Amino acid sequence: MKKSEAMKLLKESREKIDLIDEKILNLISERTSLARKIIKAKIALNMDIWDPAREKQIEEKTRKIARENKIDEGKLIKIMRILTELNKMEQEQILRRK
Ligand SMILES: O=C(O)C(=O)C[C@]1(C(=O)O)C=C[C@@H](O)C=C1
Repeated sequence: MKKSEAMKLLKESREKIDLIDEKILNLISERTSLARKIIKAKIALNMDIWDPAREKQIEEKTRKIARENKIDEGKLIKIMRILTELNKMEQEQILRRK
C-alpha cells in the first residue's frame, strides 16, 4: 500500500470511528434513560433492582452476537456488564432519593 493511500485510509477510518463512538454514546444515554423509567415500574411492582434472569438473557444474546461477528465474547460481555451496572447504579440513586 502506498503511503498516501495508507494515510487516507487511516483518516477516513478514524472519521468513521468518531461517528460510531458518538452513536454508541448516545445509545448508552438512551439505554440509561430507560433504566430511570424501569425503576418506577419496579417500585410499583415491588421488584428488586437486580434481575439475574434478565441479565442472563442479555448475556446469552451478547454471546450469540459476539460469535456471529467473531468478536471476543468475554470482552463484549464485560461491556454489557458495565452497561447493566450503570443502570443499576442509576436505579439505586433514584431509590435512595425517594
Ligand atoms: O430490565 C431491567 O429490569 C433493568 O432494570 C435493566 C437492566 C439492564 O441494564 O439491562 C438492569 C438491571 C437488571 O438487573 C436487569 C437489566
